[in-house]
Amino acid sequence: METTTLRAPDPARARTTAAVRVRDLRKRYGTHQALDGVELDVERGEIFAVLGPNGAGKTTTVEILAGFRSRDDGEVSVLGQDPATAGRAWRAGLGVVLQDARDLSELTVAETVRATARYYPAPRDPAEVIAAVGLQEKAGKRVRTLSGGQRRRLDVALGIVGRPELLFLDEPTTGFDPEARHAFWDLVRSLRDGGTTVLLTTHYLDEAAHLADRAAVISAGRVVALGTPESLGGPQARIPVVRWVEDGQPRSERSTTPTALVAQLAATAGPGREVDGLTVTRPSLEDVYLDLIHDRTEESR
Ligand SMILES: Nc1ncnc2c1ncn2[C@@H]1O[C@H](COP(=O)(O)OP(=O)(O)OP(=O)(O)O)[C@@H](O)[C@H]1O
Repeated sequence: METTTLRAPDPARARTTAAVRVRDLRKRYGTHQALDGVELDVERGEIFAVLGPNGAGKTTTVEILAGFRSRDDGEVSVLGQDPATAGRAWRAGLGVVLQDARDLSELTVAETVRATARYYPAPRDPAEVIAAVGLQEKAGKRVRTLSGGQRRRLDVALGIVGRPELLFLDEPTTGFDPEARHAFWDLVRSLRDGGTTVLLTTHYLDEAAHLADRAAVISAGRVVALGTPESLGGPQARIPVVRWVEDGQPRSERSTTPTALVAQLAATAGPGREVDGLTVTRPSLEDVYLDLIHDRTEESR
């Protein structure tokens, strides 16, 4: 997949306000409170990841922001307008890649991208977009013959061909092999470097860690953590954990001075003897995330 920077959206449209502003967003499906007061801001020009377990409310949030779903309550501003009432010009500034698979089309990849480009006032060159998502070899092939991962890349091509100021990607790399995922990350970075704001949902913690400037963790319809991937959960969450086995029992201790603790354990074990089962780990984003989700689940019990 090529990683050349795609040209920026029309700079005349760039404003200094946040690209997305959400306050106390609520949505209920029957008796189920899917969104229970979501708050977030996405700054222009950043890649913002929304993380959360199945059913947390990520897709509902994205669909409300993209104007595809109504909300019950709360304030939402996307590119300065309310998605519930914004018109066609507003929509032309958005690129939306949702989870639903598209129809298995008899059109070719190139025909599909060209047809979509015609809906937009200032589209990107379809051939350039096809190359950017790594589908040049497939340009003349019918869409129904593509693999799942290739079809997902076509979805992304259709999402960016209109030169959006703001791109929504709902679980964009599900079904990608590792190489395609890395190439896709390069593509998203190049879009950001070209001035596009990107809001993506993902289940992949490494995707958020590699790609996102900032991330929010949503659990049970609320934002439970927000920040850069390195700072999520706060400094306490990143304190190293020393684990060892003592009298046959697993022991663990969080310590800001793990070297001193290990030295103490070594002294207790005696000269030349190993401390049983000794490991020192600095919690990864995944560990922090699982703690956040777990804490939240415990709270709601
Ligand atoms: N149209 C609907 N009717 C009823 N319930 C719905 C509807 N859409 C979503 N829900 C419920 O609302 C909750 C949030 O769903 P949503 O799809 O937003 O979660 P998600 O975080 O995107 O999950 P996933 O990671 O599985 O895609 C879930 O409990 C889901 O079952």
